[in-house]
Amino acid sequence: MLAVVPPPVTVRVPAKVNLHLAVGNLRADGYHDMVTIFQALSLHDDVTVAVADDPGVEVRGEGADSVPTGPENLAWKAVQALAAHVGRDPEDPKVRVVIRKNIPVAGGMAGGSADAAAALVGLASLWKLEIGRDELATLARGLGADVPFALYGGTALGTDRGDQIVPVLARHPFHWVIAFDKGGLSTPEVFVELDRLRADGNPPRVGAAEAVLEGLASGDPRQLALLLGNDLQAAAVSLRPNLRRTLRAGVNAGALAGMVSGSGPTCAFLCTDADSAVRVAAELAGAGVCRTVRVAQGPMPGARVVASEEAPRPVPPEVHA
Ligand SMILES: C[C@@](CO)(OP(=O)(O)O)[C@H](O)COP(=O)(O)OP(=O)(O)OC[C@H]1O[C@@H](n2ccc(N)nc2=O)[C@H](O)[C@@H]1O
Ligand SMILES: Nc1ncnc2c1ncn2[C@@H]1O[C@H](COP(=O)(O)OP(=O)(O)O)[C@@H](O)[C@H]1O
Repeated sequence: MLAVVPPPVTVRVPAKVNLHLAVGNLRADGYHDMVTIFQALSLHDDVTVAVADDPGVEVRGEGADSVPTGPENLAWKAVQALAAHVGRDPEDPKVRVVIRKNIPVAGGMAGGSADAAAALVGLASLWKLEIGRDELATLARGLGADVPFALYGGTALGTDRGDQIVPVLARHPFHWVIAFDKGGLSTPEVFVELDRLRADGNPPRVGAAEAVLEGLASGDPRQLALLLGNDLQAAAVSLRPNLRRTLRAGVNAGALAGMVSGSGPTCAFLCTDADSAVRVAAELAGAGVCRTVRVAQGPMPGARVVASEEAPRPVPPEVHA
């Protein structure tokens, strides 16, 4: 009898911005204590998993050239972790992963983590596993601090390494402009730079997360704009001084506030509404301070299987006259 091969599964997974990011002390495990508030945005990667005899990873789209396709790819690590967890052979999981990237690579928007979360959700569906989000989150935690949030999406508080996730009330959509920088920044290097700045002086520290939670609940972007903060910003700007110009240009273009997203170098600008975001994006793109500008809104759902009509279609071959 012929075995039935299940159809490929495509998962859409959002980028994140940290509305609040408080970094505590360096711990013995090499991580810093962290309190952060994540918001998932309408900037996403699509990850397709399929049963295949030629296992591996393919990456297309934004920054694809700088993403590893071997065992270091975070989505592949997720495949291996889930295979081991359910008693399949992690060295021969018979799965092919295709990642279509829109999230900037090494940009502080957790694109690699998003792909890992998407691979977990996609495989759970492909392999018809009885496995809940919380069990996937335990696996996700082993892959990286940002991976659990990408499973849940929405707006959430992250504590411990930023990987213990509790959903947060955010009643209204918020409108963002996202500025991609040229090239990425290494997350560990940004943390090392923050420790260096703290050893030498007193870089600014964000206030309490509670005020940001109230700002979110109010739904008023003007209130929230006053409360955004990121302890890693000083370190990212120290490594990439040009970000100062980008941050200034976004506010001059009419954004309510601008900040470095996570470890950077992407900058995120909160705007009054959708129309204002489009105007700010156009003016920022004209200012020539960054590589690419996008508008986005949040909160968005976490990694979710998309129906085949929504899944990206194969790119038709180029036609030359
Ligand atoms: C900083 C944040 C903010 O959301 O993300 P990005 O802005 O880079 O996307 C995250 O904490 C990054 O999460 P993720 O990228 O998954 O980090 P991991 O792979 O687990 O860790 C990479 C390295 O970052 C440092 N790290 C990360 C998290 C944390 N709480 N303390 C740390 O010191 C450590 O040096 C660690 O070895
Ligand atoms: N699927 C993936 N997508 C992007 N980067 C990946 C992936 N897998 C591994 N990486 C590596 O992880 C590094 C951090 O990537 P990313 O998650 O995009 O950035 P950040 O941690 O700043 O949010 C990249 O430099 C890349 O080498």
